[in-house]
Amino acid sequence: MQARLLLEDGTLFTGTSFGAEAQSAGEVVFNTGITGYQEVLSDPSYCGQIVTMTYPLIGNYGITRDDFEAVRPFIHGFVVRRHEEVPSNWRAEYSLGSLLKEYGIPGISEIDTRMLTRKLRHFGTMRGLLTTGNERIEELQERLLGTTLMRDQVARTSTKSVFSSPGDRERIVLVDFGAKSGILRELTKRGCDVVVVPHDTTADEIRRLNPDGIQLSNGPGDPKDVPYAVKMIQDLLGEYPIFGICLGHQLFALACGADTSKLKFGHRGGNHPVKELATNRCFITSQNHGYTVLDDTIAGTELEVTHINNNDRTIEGLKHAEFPAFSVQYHPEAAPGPFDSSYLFDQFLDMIRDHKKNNPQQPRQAQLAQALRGELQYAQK
Ligand SMILES: NC(=O)CC[C@H](N)C(=O)O
Repeated sequence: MQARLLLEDGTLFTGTSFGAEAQSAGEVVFNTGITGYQEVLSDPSYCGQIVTMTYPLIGNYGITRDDFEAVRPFIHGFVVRRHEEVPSNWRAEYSLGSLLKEYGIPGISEIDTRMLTRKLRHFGTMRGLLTTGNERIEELQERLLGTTLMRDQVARTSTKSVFSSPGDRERIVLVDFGAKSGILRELTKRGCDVVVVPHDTTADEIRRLNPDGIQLSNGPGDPKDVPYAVKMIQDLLGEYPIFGICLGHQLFALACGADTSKLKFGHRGGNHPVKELATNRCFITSQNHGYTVLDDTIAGTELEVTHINNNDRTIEGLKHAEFPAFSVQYHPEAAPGPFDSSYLFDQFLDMIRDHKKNNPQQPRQAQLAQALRGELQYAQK
C-alpha cells in the first residue's frame, strides 16, 4: 500500500505504508541514532511528532516490549528508508510494522530520508501530514495548513495518578511530565523509594509525601506550556534537592528566571558531544529536545552553566549557585546507551545525603511525616 508525506514547504514524498492505515499530522523531526528505534518511538517526549530515522535500516531487531520507555507510543508517525518486516532477534516479540498498526500510527518507508533530513536541517522542523489514503493533494494541503501543533502533550503523557516503586533508601518524588521509564529504572536500581506523581502536583502535595529529593522528568512540548510546574519548582527550590532532566531542566531554568526558546531542528540522537566545563571533559550523550535554555538569559539569575554542547555551544547543564539543585538537557538514563552520564544519578543521591547532613529534619517535615503515617493508619482501619 502507498503512503505519502506532505511537508509544510510543499514537498511530497511518496513511499510504502508499513504501519496503520491512517492520516496523521505532526511536527516532522529527525533522529540520528543507529539503534534504539524502539526507545525512540516509545519516548513520550516525541508526543505529537512524526519521527524520521536517518539510519537507513530500521526494524531488523523487531519489537521487545521490555525495551519500551513508556507503556505505549505517543508519536504521530514513523518515517524510515527501509523497514525490515521480518525481525532477526531471539528477543523480538513482533515486528515494528505490527506495533504501529496496533496503535493506529502510520509509517512510511522507501522514501529518501536523507533528502528529508537535509530539508529539516536547512529550513528547520516543519509540520507534516502522513497519510495512507488516496486524498487529493489539494485536500492534504488544506488539512496540513489547518493543523496546529499540540500544546497539551504533558497532560496526555503524564501518569494520571500517584504510584510508587518501593525501595529502602532515599525517597524521591519523580514528577512525571511524560517520563521515560529509564529514569525510574535508574532510581530504583539505586534502591530509592520512588513516588511518581502527575505533572500538575502542587508543592504542598509533594511536601506531604515527605521526599528526600525531587526528580523532574523529561517530557514533550514547549516548557512554557506548563507554567504551574514552574511555580511548583519555585516553591520547593532550596527546601529539597532537585535534579531536572530535559524538560525538567528547562522548567528548572524557567523557575530560576532564565528563558527558553525553540531550536531550528533540535538535538535527537545517541551521540551528542557535551563538555563539562569544570573538568573540560567530553561526554557522549543521548538527546531528544527541540527547545533550549537561552545562554544570554543566565546572567542575573542564580544559575551557573555546567555543561555545553560541543556542536552548537548551547547550554546542556545548569546548577543553582546557592541551593542543592542541578539539571541536564540530555538523558543520563540513556538506553541503549551511551552510559557516560549515569553517574549524575549518584551525584543527585550524594547531594541529598549532604543536604540531609546539613539540615537535620525540619520540625515541619517531621510533623508532616507523622501526619502522613497517621493518614496511612487511618486508611488501613
Ligand atoms: N526530552 C525532553 O524532555 C524534551 C524537552 C522538550 N519537550 C523539548 O523538546 O525541548
